Amino acid sequence: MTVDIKNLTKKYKERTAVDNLSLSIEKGEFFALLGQNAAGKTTTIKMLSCLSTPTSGDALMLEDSIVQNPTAVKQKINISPQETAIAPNLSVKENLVFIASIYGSIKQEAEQKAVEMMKKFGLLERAKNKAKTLSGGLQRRLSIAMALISNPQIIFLDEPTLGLDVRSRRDLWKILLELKGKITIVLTTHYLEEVEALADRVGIIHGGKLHALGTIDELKENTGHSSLEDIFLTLTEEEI
Ligand SMILES: Nc1ncnc2c1ncn2[C@@H]1O[C@H](COP(=O)(O)OP(=O)(O)OP(=O)(O)O)[C@@H](O)[C@H]1O
Repeated sequence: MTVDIKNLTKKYKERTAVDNLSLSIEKGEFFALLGQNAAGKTTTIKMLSCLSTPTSGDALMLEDSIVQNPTAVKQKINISPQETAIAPNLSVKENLVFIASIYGSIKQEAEQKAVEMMKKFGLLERAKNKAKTLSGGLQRRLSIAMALISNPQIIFLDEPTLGLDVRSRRDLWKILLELKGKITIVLTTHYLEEVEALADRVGIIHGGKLHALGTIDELKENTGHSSLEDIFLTLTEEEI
């Protein structure tokens, strides 16, 4: 098991953002955590990537606990957060070199890795441009490239296509599909079509609680609904 989440809970005063979440993710799986605004997706991802401490519960990342051994966990994972992680006044290449250096690469190696990433992510032409001059789609690509440059075994992508236009979203999907199977990916989204296009398995989260877990086919079978949209709407229905 690559990710093993056990009764993970986060409370902010009286509000429970994540409520007793338990689920496991296999090596190389592309897992989507699907939920509407305020469902608890970002809070979950922040705990799993050791940016926030759980109120209770735990998660093992390749056997290391996020509570007991966050330093070991941080060496195996990386995150492309919702709020942009890039330095706006550094160039595309400088951003990548900076992160590679933080993760221990010497200058020449960091430069080499940066070029490799820029090639992979179609950013080579923009190498010298300040990151703040890139479009939203390219900034998000850079953020993902920065998360991958440390060679993590697990990557967390928090709403990677939020606010992107249709073409930028499709371009990013292509990149993510190329990563599929090579690394364990945990992505959060509220876009149903994103889950259908990318994910091996999905967890539907609502009010901090996991409401369903499985492949889209399994969810259809279990709920008797023929579309993910119907499944989602039924499982996240509020009492009026
Ligand atoms: N630092 C915080 N202090 C207090 N409440 C918080 C904090 N962070 C999140 N919350 C609350 O926890 C709940 C879950 O928020 P979270 O950001 O995890 O949701 P989300 O599913 O990522 O939503 P979105 O799609 O809008 O990003 C929300 O009710 C939110 O207001």
